[in-house]
Amino acid sequence: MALLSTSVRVRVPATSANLGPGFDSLGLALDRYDEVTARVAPGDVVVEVTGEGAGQLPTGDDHLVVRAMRAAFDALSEPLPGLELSCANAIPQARGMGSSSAAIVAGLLLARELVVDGARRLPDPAVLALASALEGHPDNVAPCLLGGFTIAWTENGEGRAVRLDPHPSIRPVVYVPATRGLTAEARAALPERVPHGDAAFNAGRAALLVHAVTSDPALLLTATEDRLHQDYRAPGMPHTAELVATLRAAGVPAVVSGAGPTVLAFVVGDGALPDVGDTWKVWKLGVADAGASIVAGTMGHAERDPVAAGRES
Ligand SMILES: Nc1ncnc2c1ncn2[C@@H]1O[C@H](COP(=O)(O)OP(=O)(O)OP(=O)(O)O)[C@@H](O)[C@H]1O
Ligand SMILES: N[C@@H](CCO)C(=O)O
Repeated sequence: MALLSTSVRVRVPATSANLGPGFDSLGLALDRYDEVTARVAPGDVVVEVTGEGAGQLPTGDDHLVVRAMRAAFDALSEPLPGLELSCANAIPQARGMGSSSAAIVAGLLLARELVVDGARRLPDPAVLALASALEGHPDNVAPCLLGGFTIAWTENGEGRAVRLDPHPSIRPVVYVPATRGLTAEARAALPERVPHGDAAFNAGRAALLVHAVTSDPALLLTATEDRLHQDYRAPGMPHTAELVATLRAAGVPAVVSGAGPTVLAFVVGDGALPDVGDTWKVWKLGVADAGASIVAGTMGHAERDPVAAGRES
């Protein structure tokens, strides 16, 4: 049994995946955060949730942060200790803002920090690969870990990613509905096969989107066009599809955020947004440059370096 820290706190950002044509690959970190504190304690695992999901999320072994912690302890060949977990959540669940990836990344980083054994410390690429495996795809966990704008892919079964800086004039805005939508259900709406022309269309738009996000935001409206997932999912989220169409008709680059039903719009500079009524919470968020970070621990490190920021994993 390795020596354990007694308490660690991690801060993990919301994320938006796909960004239109970059299905399962492109993602953006948003400056809205969950904060999770883990304390090693005798007895079972006990979870307290405040904020988003309070009274709804599980409070024991089946909580997603705990499941991720168990996966990391397994990877280190260590038993999961008794734990008190406090989750202060600001990321709404099942809305397309990367809540599950944030929970997974939080769990993996908490476990990594709790095990005080430098020789066996999980390296950053292993954390990304494990997080991608738990989530099923790497496009949300990558920006959650690395911050900024990420391109993620799977190679030999392992999630990999590179981080890029988005253009400073880009300001993400999310329109969050009251209704929830599970990623698993949205993925079930996708066809097994797509026309070759649509695949070629998306390849071009996704490549253009990397240029638009990093260097030329004027191209964002064209670069965010998609033919691989949004139309197939529209019948399951008609209000989302309608809002995306309304914003795009007004010249605002708008897409389904992740698997929805939240809508992500890109405002460039002082660009204005049309009034869309009061059924949506409208959050003007910055890009989270740094990604997940350890904000406190028993080792006395008050504010440590962001995890893996700026590196390839
Ligand atoms: N902070 C959390 N704590 C515990 N479980 C969570 C947390 N966030 C998400 N989950 C689990 O993940 C589920 C939502 O995951 P899902 O992938 O469907 O949505 P999302 O991650 O919010 O959206 P997207 O992947 O489209 O960005 C919740 O119903 C819950 O079971
Ligand atoms: N790429 C994923 C993101 C949501 O987890 C999807 O659209 O299903």
